[in-house]
Amino acid sequence: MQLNQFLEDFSKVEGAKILVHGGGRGASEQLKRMGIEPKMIDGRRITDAETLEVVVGFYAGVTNKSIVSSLQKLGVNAMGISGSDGNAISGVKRPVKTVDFGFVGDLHENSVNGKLFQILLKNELIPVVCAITHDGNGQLLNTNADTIASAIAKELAKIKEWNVELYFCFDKNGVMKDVNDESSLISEIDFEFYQELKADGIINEGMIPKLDNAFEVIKSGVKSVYIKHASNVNMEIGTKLI
Ligand SMILES: Nc1ncnc2c1ncn2[C@@H]1O[C@H](COP(=O)(O)OP(=O)(O)O)[C@@H](O)[C@H]1O
Ligand SMILES: CC(=O)N[C@@H](CCC(=O)OP(=O)(O)O)C(=O)O
Repeated sequence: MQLNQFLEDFSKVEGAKILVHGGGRGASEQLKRMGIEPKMIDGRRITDAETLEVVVGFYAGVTNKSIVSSLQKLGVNAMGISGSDGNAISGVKRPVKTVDFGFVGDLHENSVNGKLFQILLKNELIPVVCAITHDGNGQLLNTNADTIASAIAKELAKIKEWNVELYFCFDKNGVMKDVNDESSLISEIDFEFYQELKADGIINEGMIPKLDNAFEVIKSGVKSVYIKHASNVNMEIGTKLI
C-alpha cells in the first residue's frame, strides 16, 4: 500500500522531522457512507456541525492513530496530536463572507506553538499532526493540512540553527506542464513562472492553494520547499520552488 511505503521512507528521513497529514478523500468517502454529501468550495470543505464530528473522528482518530502505530512498528517514536493537544495549533473560525464554511479554522501569525514542537523534537518524539485545530474557546476546527504544514515550517524557521525544509507530498511527481503526462514535470518553479502557468490554466484546482502556501513559505526563511510524489520522498524527483 502507498501509505505504508511512504511511512517507511519517512522513517528513514534523518534528523528531527514532523509529519502533517490530511485524509480529505477518506473523510469524503466516510461522509458519503453516512449519507452526508461532502461539499468543497475552493478546495476547502464546508464543515457544518455534523461534518465536523465525522472529520474529527476520522482525522484525529483512526487516521492519526493508524499512522502513529505504523511508525511505531517502523521504530519511529511518533506521537499523534491534533491542534488542541498541547495547544499545538490554534486557529480562528473563518469569518462568513460570501460563503459560510462553518467550522473551518484559519491560521494566524501566532497559531503554532513552536515551543511544544521544540520540546517534542528535542526529546526525540516525532510529532504526527492531523488537520484539526482549536479556537482556544473549546471549539474544534477543520483546517487544511497544507496550511498547517506551512505554518509549522514558518514558525520553526525562526530558530536560527535549524535548517527547515518543507515537502508537500501528493499523488503526482510534482508540478507538471500536462497533469496527465508525468514526463512533463517542472523541476524548478519561481513565482513569475507560476503566475504564467496559472494564467494559461496549466496549474489549476488544488494545486493553486498548494503553491500559494508554498511560495509564502519560501519567502519566510524556510530553506527549501518541494512538491513531490508521496512515493519519492527520499528521491531527487519533484518540483523545487526557487
Ligand atoms: N500543473 C499541475 N501539476 C500537478 N498537479 C496539478 C496541476 N494542476 C492541477 N493539479 C491538480 O492538483 C491536485 C493536487 O491538489 P490537492 O488535490 O489539493 O492535493 P492533496 O492531494 O494534497 O489534497 C493534483 O491531484 C492535480 O489534479
Ligand atoms: C478545511 C478543509 O478543507 N480541511 C481539509 C482537511 C484535510 C486535508 O487537508 O486533507 P487533504 O490534504 O487530503 O486534502 C478537509 O476536510 O478536506
